[in-house]
Amino acid sequence: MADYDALLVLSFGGPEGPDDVMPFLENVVRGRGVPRERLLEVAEHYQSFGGVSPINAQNRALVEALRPVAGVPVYWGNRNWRPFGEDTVRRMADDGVRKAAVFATSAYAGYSSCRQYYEDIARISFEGGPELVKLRHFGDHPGFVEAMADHTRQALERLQDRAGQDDVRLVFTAHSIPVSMAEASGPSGGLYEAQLRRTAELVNEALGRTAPWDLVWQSRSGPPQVPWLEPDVCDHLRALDAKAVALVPIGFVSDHMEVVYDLDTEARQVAEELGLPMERAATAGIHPAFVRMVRELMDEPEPVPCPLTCCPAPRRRPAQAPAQV
Ligand SMILES: CC1=C(CCC(=O)O)c2cc3nc(cc4[nH]c(cc5[nH]c(cc1n2)c(C)c5CCC(=O)O)c(CCC(=O)O)c4C)C(CCC(=O)O)=C3C
Ligand SMILES: [Fe+2]
Repeated sequence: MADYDALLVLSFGGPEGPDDVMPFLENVVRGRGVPRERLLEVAEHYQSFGGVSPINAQNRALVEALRPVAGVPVYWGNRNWRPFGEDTVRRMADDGVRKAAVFATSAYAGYSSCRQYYEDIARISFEGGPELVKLRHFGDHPGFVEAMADHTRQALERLQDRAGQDDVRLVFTAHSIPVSMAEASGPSGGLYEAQLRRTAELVNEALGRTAPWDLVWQSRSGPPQVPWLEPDVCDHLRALDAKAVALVPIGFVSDHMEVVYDLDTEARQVAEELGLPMERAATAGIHPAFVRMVRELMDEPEPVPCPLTCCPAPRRRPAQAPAQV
């Protein structure tokens, strides 16, 4: 067991009011070649929620849920918005923290989901400050699987007046990423998708289901000429010949903007157009099994960091890609 004297929840961050939206988005996409039009479109998603992402309230709730089980003080910091990780780590140093476990709110391999959190840790660490130890990927952890299985069962119950259990297709979703990023994930490639498939299998097993299911993608970003993982969830719902669907967002740990907008607004609208009964399972959130999982990860032997060759950063693109001719 490692000798942590604190736990740091390291997350994405999100805006907390209309004026935060554009500066937040600029932090997210700095140097990543996301077209301006996409940014303005996503800004509208946030503005339709009063400029407030649900993610910060969810992280505050997770921190509160973790306090009684972590056994050490719990801190929270973000990559893209206040409280910024760098400020939190300075506060940890002032409090005398020497070695903290870092729980990144992202379960899988990949540049955005894993490597970028190592980069954050390197950026916010400083000489004489606390040592920061990133906990492992957890998509296959029984605590995460139990939380997702419970929430899927609840979605199936909400569907029961409209569809028999066996008529409901489970459609698992995760954030799309560029195909090149997916191929480069993990020490020997393809790990992002492989881990997601494994989690979907484990959730099916926990529910005792043997029916066919799908893994599809959502929230595509980037310039249109760059291939991202497909199919998109909305296209999939249109193509799928199902009597009813339960959407299961295993790619995320809380009901943040990608979930409440891209699934509960966009995908919901597609299902309504199709007359397709559909329910979305809640993400892990503060399910007790998920909260307990964090403590169990802290009690494991100190994890070996991912090799530096794993999940490399994508080639940086200019902020405004030159027009195609
Ligand atoms: C794999 C993955 C996760 C899951 C793992 C994890 O959780 O870490 C994730 C989570 C999240 N992504 C989020 C928000 C955004 N992601 C963007 C853009 C991008 N995401 C990417 C990937 C992922 N993203 C990628 C490859 C890009 C392209 C630009 C780049 O290479 O970085 C953009 C820019 C606008 C757009 O184009 O969408 C925004 C605003 C929020 C916060 C939501 C809230 O505020 O509630 C969360 C939790
Ligand atoms: Fe994202």
